Amino acid sequence: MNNAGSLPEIIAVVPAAGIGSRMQAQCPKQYLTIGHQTLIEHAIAALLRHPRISRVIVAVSPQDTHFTSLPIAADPRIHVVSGGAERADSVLAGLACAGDAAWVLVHDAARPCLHQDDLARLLAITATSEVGGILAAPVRDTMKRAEAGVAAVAHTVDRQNLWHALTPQLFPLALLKACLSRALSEGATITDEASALEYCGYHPQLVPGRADNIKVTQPEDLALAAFYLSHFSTQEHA
Ligand SMILES: Nc1ccn([C@@H]2O[C@H](COP(=O)(O)OP(=O)(O)OP(=O)(O)O)[C@@H](O)[C@H]2O)c(=O)n1
Ligand SMILES: C[C@](O)(CO)[C@H](O)COP(=O)(O)O
Repeated sequence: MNNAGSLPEIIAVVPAAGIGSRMQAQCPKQYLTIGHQTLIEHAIAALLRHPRISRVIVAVSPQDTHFTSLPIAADPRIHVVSGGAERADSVLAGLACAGDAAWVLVHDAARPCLHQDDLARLLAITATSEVGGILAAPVRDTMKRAEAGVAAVAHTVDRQNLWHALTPQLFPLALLKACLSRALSEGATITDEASALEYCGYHPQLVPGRADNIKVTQPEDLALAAFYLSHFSTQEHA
């Protein structure tokens, strides 16, 4: 199935140049496996399953020796670039190779559990939004704030209207490039693409997403992601 030209094609950027230090694994966490595929292969495959995603630009570490040996690396829709010191630098490196696409989607290599319904719901905002948006999940736990370096509760944070930012995040390519470049040049702390737009005064849309779209970050997350993937219906693995 292809996009049939009915809606603007979308370029995806997958930041995959991290070392996964919190995972404490023998290799960068994006190359840990669930079933017969690495986390990054699960993440990319979920993107390529959607007909509007025409290309995937993967930003890997300049020292990466894993990606090119993966079967998915042979897919002609995939292009590899060198990532940077921080996630935002890797994303910017990917954007530099996105050509003149109208829209760009950014998805963490460490999020293997992206559901097609969530992806479709996010992509639909290109018809109504000029700013873009992100998949996000409402906070469900009571949230506590601590003073720096003190393992004690300072106060409870109101969780009303509090969301977990997930990925994919979807923005007009020109807008994201401009906001990310400005934010980084002005020394802003940017941990996701939306925060670069917020820094420049924009308000990206929040698209409610599944809480099982987790980022594999700590050792216990791998088994949880494997459990979630084992419960995806067959069409998710087509
Ligand atoms: N310089 C970096 C740092 C991170 N990432 C990517 O950004 C995503 C989310 O980042 P995170 O979960 O923090 O991954 P790591 O930085 O690898 O993890 P850690 O902080 O535990 O080292 C991951 O796919 C990671 O590979 C990247 O492309 N370039
Ligand atoms: C982009 C992200 O996954 C949204 O929650 C998150 O900000 C990545 O943060 P990390 O520190 O790079 O894990």
